[in-house]
Amino acid sequence: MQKKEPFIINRIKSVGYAFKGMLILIKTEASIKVQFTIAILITIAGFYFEISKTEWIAQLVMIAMVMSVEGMNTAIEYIADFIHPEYHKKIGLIKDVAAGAVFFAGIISVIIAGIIYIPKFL
Ligand SMILES: Nc1ncnc2c1ncn2[C@@H]1O[C@H](COP(=O)(O)OP(=O)(O)OP(=O)(O)O)[C@@H](O)[C@H]1O
Repeated sequence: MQKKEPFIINRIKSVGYAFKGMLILIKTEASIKVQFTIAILITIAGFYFEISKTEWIAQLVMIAMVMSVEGMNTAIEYIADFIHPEYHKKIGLIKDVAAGAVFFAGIISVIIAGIIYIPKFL
C-alpha cells in the first residue's frame, strides 16, 4: 500500500502544479499572453494615474477574472481536443460556449476600465 504523504507536503505539491499550469498558460496561450500584457499595461496606468483603492480593487478583480476564465476556457479546449480531435458540431458548441464565458468577463472589464480611466481624460 502506498504511504499517504503529510497534508502540508501534499498542499505544497498542489501549489507547485498550479504554478506550473500558470506558466504553461502564460508561455503557450496567445490569448493569455495578450491579456497578461494588457494586465501589465493597465497596472502601470493605475500607478501613473494614481487610481484610488476602490479602483485598484475593481481593476485587480477584473484582471483575475478575465485570466482565470481564459485559463478555464483553455482547459476546456484541451479536453475537447483530447476527447474528440476531429470536427464535431458538439465540440464546436462546447468551445463557443467556453469562449462566450470569457467574453462576458472581457466586456465587463472594458466597461470598468472606461469608468476608471475616461474621467481622467476629461
Ligand atoms: N473539433 C471541432 N469541431 C467543431 N468546431 C470546432 C472544433 N475545433 C474548433 N472549432 C470551432 O473553432 C473555434 C475556435 O476553436 P479553437 O480551438 O481554435 O480555439 P481558439 O481560437 O484557439 O480559442 P482561444 O483564442 O480562446 O484559445 C471554436 O470556438 C469552434 O467554433
